[in-house]
Amino acid sequence: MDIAQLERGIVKGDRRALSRAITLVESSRADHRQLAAELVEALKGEGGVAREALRIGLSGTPGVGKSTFIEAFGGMLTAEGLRVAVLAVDPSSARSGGSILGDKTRMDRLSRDPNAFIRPSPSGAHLGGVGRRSREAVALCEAAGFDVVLIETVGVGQSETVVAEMADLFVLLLAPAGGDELQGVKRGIMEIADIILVNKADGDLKSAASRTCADYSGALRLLRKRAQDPEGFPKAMMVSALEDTGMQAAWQEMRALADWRRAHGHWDARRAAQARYWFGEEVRQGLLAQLAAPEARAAMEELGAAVAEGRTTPAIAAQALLERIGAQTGKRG
Ligand SMILES: Nc1nc2c(ncn2[C@@H]2O[C@H](COP(=O)(O)OP(=O)(O)OP(=O)(O)O)[C@@H](O)[C@H]2O)c(=O)[nH]1
Repeated sequence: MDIAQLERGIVKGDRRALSRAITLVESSRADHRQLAAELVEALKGEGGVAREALRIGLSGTPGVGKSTFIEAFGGMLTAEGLRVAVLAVDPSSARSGGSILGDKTRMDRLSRDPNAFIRPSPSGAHLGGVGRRSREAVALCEAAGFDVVLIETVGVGQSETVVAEMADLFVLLLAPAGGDELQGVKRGIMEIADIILVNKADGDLKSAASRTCADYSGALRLLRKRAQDPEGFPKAMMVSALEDTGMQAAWQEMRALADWRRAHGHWDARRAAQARYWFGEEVRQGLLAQLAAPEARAAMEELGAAVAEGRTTPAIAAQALLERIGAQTGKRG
């Protein structure tokens, strides 16, 4: 594998090089991980200046219309001459052979658009692994000169938090609710959302969408004001991905928010905090990997038995284990 060649290809915008590089960062082989880390490092700040895309996290429960939305929204952006990458983060990998976007026919037009690049979720990994790989894939797309990187995740479990840690903006897609209930959207997700888009605001669903939008606007007003938000944010809006309405308005709000954050220092601060988060995550993943090594597993077994038989205590045994695998314990640190 020639890293320098891959690097040149990516910077030139060669899609095949980008695809191959993403495959490399998705690999869990130790030698691949090393090469991937080198590649991402090499691409960081080509010529001293890092290319920067607008990274938009997009979440929504199955059936809310994510694919339809991305098709309409992404198509609008490419029609404006922007280059758009779509990545998925799906730790459960339960659907369509292990990836949200595996079935590309769901984004038929966009997948054939020369200004768009669609990449399914890496399959068969736990959330920690998927998060890291996706973050590196985002960095590769940025280096390849995409203007917008959409990071899609299905609205279950913890994946929103992971996506929020790699996105500049977070958009939550909702469907019109039947009654006045707030669809059981967890408070934590409301708190990371910058823009809520109530989709399917068309036909018979229009008035329900309008009520849902008003409910969420009210709920968002009750949330604590965040320093990184200008007046009026976070906000709820209506769109119809099917009828392709509200897309321009949604894009305008996203850009307004991004511009404001750039102008007020929040953009850089957020990216810096995210870099710090991923550093911590790498350390945690590295320690977990050490625990999975055969010697560590054997020590775990041995010390576990000693604890079970009452020959030592859990705390003392844990210290002994950490010392054996060379991790810094509080005592030595
Ligand atoms: N009326 C209406 N239907 C929509 C709209 N957007 C999507 N749908 C329909 O909702 C269904 C689900 O849309 P998808 O785009 O596949 O939804 P998804 O969120 O990607 O679904 P998952 O793959 O299950 O996560 C399809 O039947 C769409 O045609 C919309 O704006 N209005």
